[in-house]
Amino acid sequence: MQYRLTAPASLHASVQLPASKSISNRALILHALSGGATRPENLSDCDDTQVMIRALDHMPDVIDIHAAGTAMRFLTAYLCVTPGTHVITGTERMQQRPIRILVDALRTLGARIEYAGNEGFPPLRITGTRLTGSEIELAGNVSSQYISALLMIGAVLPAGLKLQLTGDIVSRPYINLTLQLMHDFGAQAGWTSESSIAVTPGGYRDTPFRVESDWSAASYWYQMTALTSGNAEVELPGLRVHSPQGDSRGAELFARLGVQTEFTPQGVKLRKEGQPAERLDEDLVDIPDLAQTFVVTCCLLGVPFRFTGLQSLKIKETDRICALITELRKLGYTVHAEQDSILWWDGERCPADPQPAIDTYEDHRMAMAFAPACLVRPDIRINEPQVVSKSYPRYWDDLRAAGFGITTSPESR
Ligand SMILES: O=C(O)C1=C[C@@H](OP(=O)(O)O)[C@@H](O)[C@H](O)C1
Ligand SMILES: C=C(OP(=O)(O)O)C(=O)O
Repeated sequence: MQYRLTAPASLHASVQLPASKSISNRALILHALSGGATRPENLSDCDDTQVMIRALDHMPDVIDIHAAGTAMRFLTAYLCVTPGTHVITGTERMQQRPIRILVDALRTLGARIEYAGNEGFPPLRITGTRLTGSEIELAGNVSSQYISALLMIGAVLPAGLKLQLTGDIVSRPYINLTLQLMHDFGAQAGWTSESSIAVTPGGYRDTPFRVESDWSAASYWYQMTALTSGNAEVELPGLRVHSPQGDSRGAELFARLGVQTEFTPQGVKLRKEGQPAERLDEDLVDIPDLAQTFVVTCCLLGVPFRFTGLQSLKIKETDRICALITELRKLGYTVHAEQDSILWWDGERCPADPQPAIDTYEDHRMAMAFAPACLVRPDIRINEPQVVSKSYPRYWDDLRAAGFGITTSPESR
């Protein structure tokens, strides 16, 4: 399928964003480990959370988590402490996303895990057992999801857990989000140094919990506000000012691109105000999911940039470094990569496709970050637009309600 997009002349919208998938998927694991009856409220309706709910509710012999990185990593640890034998698998891409660091760490604790396909990658065959280990060292520079997965089971291990992280830690706010939720569910855990974390044994308590709106999803509305040439005012109820979500930092970066955030009792209000900065140089290691939003926005605003800390982008839903460079070329922007962890643009242009059709590579964020480009460049097409359901199933409905024209083109390319 392919969508053809047209933009409204000005942007006035109030959008109920999806609930955070990162918080939903943590709350579901912690709820399951608490053994309680009070299910978390306002869980996301996105694919990544739905696969988690199905797995935990039914615990089939073969658990298919499709494309959900959090579900793969969090359930792998969860199954190690849960009675029974299960195979956990996912999409073809998921079977290329590395998991050895987590498997090695769990095996050190005493877990029974075998690779059911290729060494180092899902699918995995896991038999739950009593884990007696309590201290491990693991790399912190590949994916924070391995660390979050270990921390969450740490509180139900007989001796708790001590983690020593090596290398430069990526996605640290997601580790802090895990610690915050563990605390909300009654556990004690925290940093003991810049690179070590301790979890006290004692388990979780049954806790009423409500999931807040998703700051990563909010970034596309910031982007639309920044790119509108007319007036723009967007309300996003349900976002919290002091959010534990690291991606709330997007608000501060967008202020430098001419979008002001007003925090209200209901959520936030965005307004286009002031001029974008002359250039943007930023380390995005704490907010990798916003990389696509900022790279596309800066190109379309004509703001040169250098974004570092992108080393985790190659192992996400697609190789996001390659995907960004390839698709921005179709819009006439020549973006460069360095050392697989930096993207930079000095304003260089190339001939654009006359009717650019953006490929999405089974990556929701490629579709969501490129759609706002229609505000600057009419006649953008998005291939396989349904990918957005991974984190934001109503994305296109929300765009329609905000005045965007979305028609289905018969051709797929
Ligand atoms: O823990 C989480 O909820 C997430 C952690 C991040 O992954 P990495 O730690 O692999 O960078 C992020 O990209 C992902 O969308 C969600
Ligand atoms: C990287 C992402 O998800 P995950 O790693 O959980 O599949 C994302 O949502 O951008």
